[in-house]
Amino acid sequence: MNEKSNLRTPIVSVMGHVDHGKTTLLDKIRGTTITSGEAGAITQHIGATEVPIDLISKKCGDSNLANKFIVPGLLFIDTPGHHAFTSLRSRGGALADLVIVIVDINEGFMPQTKESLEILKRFKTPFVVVANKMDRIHGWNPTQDAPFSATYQNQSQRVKDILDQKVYEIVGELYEAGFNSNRYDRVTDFQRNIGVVPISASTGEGIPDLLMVLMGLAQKFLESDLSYDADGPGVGTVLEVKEEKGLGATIDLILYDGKLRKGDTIVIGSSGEPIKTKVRALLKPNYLSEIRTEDKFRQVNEVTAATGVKVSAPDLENVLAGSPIRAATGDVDRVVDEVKKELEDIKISTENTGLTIKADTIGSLEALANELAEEEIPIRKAEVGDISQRDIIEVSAIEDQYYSVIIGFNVKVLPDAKEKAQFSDIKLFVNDVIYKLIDDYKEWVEEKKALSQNTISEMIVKPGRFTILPDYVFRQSKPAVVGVKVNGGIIKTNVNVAKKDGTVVGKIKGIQSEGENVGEAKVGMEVAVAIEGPVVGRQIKENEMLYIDVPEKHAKILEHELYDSLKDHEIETLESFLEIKRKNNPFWAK
Ligand SMILES: Nc1nc2c(ncn2[C@@H]2O[C@H](COP(=O)(O)OP(=O)(O)OP(=O)(O)O)[C@@H](O)[C@H]2O)c(=O)[nH]1
Repeated sequence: MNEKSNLRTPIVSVMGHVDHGKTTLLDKIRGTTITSGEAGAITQHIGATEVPIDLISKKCGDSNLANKFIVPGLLFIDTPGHHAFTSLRSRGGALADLVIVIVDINEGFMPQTKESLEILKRFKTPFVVVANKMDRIHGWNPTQDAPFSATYQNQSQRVKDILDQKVYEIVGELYEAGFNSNRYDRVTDFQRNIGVVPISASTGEGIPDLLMVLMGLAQKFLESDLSYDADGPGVGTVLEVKEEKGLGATIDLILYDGKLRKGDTIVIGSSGEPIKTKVRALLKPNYLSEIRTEDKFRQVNEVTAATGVKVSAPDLENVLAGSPIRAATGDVDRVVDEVKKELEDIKISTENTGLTIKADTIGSLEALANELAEEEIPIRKAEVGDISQRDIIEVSAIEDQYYSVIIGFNVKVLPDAKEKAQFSDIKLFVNDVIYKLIDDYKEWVEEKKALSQNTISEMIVKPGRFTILPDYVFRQSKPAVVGVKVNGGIIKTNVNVAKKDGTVVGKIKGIQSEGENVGEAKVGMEVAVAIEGPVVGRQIKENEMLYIDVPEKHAKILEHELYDSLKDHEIETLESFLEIKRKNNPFWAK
C-alpha cells in the first residue's frame, strides 16, 4: 500500500472582499484545468472542485511534484467568501484546511478582508494571500497562465517597481494585522511567514505558483491532520439543503473523512433531534447534460473523503445548513450522540431579554453570537433561516425598544415579513459582514439614546440661580422687575423661583435683555426679570440669590440620568439646590 493512500485531499476555501476576484479565481482554476479526457484533469464535485497532484505538476512545469508532495491534490470549495468559511465547520474547527485570502493589488485590504484575517487568526488556519489583478498595472505585458517568475521577467522595470511597491504595501498591512509576510518566493519558512503571491485571475498568471504554495502549506501544516481512515464511516458537513425536481429535498455536503455508500444509515443535525435516514442515492454532477434535472446528476455507489456530493434521502427537509453528517455503520445511537455533542459544541447562550438573531448556517450563527458576546450584547433567540413573518410578530411583543430588533447575517427578509415590518416599530439589520452588523446596531442604539436624552432634556426644568443686582429695582411688585445676574445654570420664563431656605416666592413671567424680550438667560448674563408674586424689600431683597425651583421628579432625572451631560456650573447649581431641599427632607428627589 502506498503511503499516500490514507492521506486525503486538503480542503481549500477562498475569502476576500466583494469584487476582488474570488469567483474569477475559482473559475480560472476550474477552467484552465478542464481539458477533456486528459489524464489528471480536474474533477467537478458537488460544491467543490478537485485538482489532482498530476495536474498541479503539469501546471507548475515540475513533473517531480508527485514525489515531493504526499498530498494527492487540492479540493476547492466552490462557495467563496468568509461566511462560507465560518459556516462550514468540522468538529468545532474550520472545514477548510487552507485558505486563500484574495486582495485586489490595486486597492489593498478592505474591512471585509481584515475581518477574514481576524477569523483565520482565531481558527489558526494556515493561509496564503494572493495579490490579484496584477494585469491591471498600467503597461502590463501578459503571458497567459505563465508562472510568476516568467511573467515578471517580461515586464518593464517601471511595471516591476510598481508591482514590488504594491506587494510591499500589502506586506505592511498584514504586519499591522499581526502577521509577518513576504512575497512568496522570498519566504523560506511558511510556518512563520505568510506568502503573498501576485496573480491575475483573468490571465492565469501566477496561478501555478499559487497552487505550488498551497501544496507546500498542506505538506507543512497538515500532514498529520489529513490522515483518514479510507474505510471508516463517512463524516462531513452539510453545505446546503436543496429542493431538486423529482428528488425532493436533497443535501449537498463535503465529506472530510471516511467513506459514504449508497444505502448507508446517516445521522444529520437539525434544529431538533438529529435526523436518522438512509442514503437513497449519491449524486455527482453530470457534464453531458445540464438541462433536465434528471440528467443533471449521475449516481455513484460510494464516495471517499475529501469530496463534495449530493445525497438524496427521505426526511431531509429540516436539515440545517452547516450541520454535521455521519454515516452510522454499527451502533446508530452512539453516532446520534456524537452528532448531538457536535451540535452542542456550537452552543449559543441566550437570555430572557436581548436581540433576536438569524443566520444562514449554524456556523455563521455561532460566529455572529460570539461577536455579540464579545460586545456584551445579550441574545434572546438565535435561529438558522431567513427572517419570517413569525419572527416579526414575536419581536413586536418585546417592550424594550433596544431589543425590538432582528439581526440577520447572510439571510433574506421574506416578502411577508418585510411588509409586516414596515407597519411595526421593529428595526431590522441585515448584512453579510458581522462587524458591519454590530457597528450599525451600536450606532443606532447610541443615536436613539441621544435622541431620547434630548427630548427628556428639553422637557425638564433645568437648575439655575441668579442674584438681584443692587440699584436695579425697576418695579417693587405685581410683578417685581429687577436687574439680575445669572450665576449658574439657566433661567427661563414660567418657572418658579425659590429662596435659599427653599420657600417658593413667585414665578418668572418675563426676561428682557437690552430691552428685548428673551425666553431664557444663560450663566454670566445680566438681564431684567419680571417675577410675579414677591414684593422687593419684603420677600426678596437686593443682593439676594434666588434659585429656580426644580420640581422633584425633574431633579431626580437630572441627578440620575442626565448628570453626565451637565456642565460644571449646572452641576454646582443643581447640587446646592439639592442641598437646600434635602436640609428639610434628606430623601427629597432620591
Ligand atoms: N483585470 C482583471 N480583472 C479581474 C481579475 N480578477 C477579477 N477581475 C474582475 O473583477 C470583477 C470582480 O471579480 P469576481 O471574481 O466577480 O469577484 P468576487 O470577489 O467573486 O466578487 P463577489 O462574488 O461579488 O464577492 C469582475 O469583473 C472580474 O472580471 C484579474 O485578475 N484581472
